[in-house]
Amino acid sequence: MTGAIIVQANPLLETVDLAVQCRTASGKLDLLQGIHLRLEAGRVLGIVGESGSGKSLTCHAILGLLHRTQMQRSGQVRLQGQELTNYSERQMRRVRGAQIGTILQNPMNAFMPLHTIGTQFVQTLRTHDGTLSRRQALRIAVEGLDNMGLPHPQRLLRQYPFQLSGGMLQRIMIALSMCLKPKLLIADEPTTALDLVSQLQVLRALDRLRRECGTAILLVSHDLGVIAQMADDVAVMRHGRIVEQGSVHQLFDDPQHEYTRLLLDSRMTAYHPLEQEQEQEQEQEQEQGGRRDA
Ligand SMILES: Nc1ncnc2c1ncn2[C@@H]1O[C@H](COP(=O)(O)OP(=O)(O)OP(=O)(O)O)[C@@H](O)[C@H]1O
Repeated sequence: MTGAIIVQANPLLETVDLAVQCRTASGKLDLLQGIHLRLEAGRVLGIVGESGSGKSLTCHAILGLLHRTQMQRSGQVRLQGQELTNYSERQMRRVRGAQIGTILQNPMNAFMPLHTIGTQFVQTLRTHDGTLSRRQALRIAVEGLDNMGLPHPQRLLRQYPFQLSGGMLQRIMIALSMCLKPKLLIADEPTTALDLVSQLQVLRALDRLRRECGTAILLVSHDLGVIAQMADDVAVMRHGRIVEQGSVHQLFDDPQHEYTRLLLDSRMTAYHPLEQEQEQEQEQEQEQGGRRDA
């Protein structure tokens, strides 16, 4: 037996030489170039990089959600071997509903403010499966929220988005995804706007979605702690390109690219306001103690 590398013929998601150009008054501007990504079912691919490096744009290019007149996409995006770049907007809408789920940074944007959570949950379930009655969809919604460990599902379904916290809305979105069982979930900074406890709950929920439904997750985060905890593989982006890609262990233990090393170092020396505040308080106490002793 030789040490041959087995590469699956059709990964769940594959982008080949994906690129995005922006049309400006002075010509075309490259925003994304040469994006090659592979993601298998049930795995998590993290995308990290500084602000403006092209993480969100990569997600939008995959989802076919770029501004039509301003942006031009080239390259390939394949979902289970289907070439999505050939799809019409109507076909893409169906793919986004049934096969690709999305969770974005601000969950408030994912819900319509004037409808209750229940109305929106039921509507989405029924759009997905036209045979469901309202009553059946409601039962699935209650089970979905309960299954996600969300308290008082019946009451939650009667509430409006503004009555719930960001963490709660994010977990409701994931509960909905669990009912829809998308093949791929694109989660763009899903925990950024949340407090630490909600962050943990959301990450646990995503992990369950991956384990129990086999959903592959493309996880964008600027938080390397989140990526280390969740991802199997990582792509590091800078200036619209992938500078390094590999398994999470390889990337964290033995980064090859200077920029990846810089990102990891900046994490070690990151500014933590809370810690800084505590240090200042301790210093003040020590100073005061010193003066009293003198
Ligand atoms: N609609 C647009 N028109 C012109 N340029 C855009 C547009 N959207 C994004 N860009 C540019 O594309 C680049 C990548 O942006 P993108 O939002 O993907 O970055 P990001 O890595 O997700 O950053 P952040 O972490 O801050 O969200 C940036 O230089 C941004 O200014």
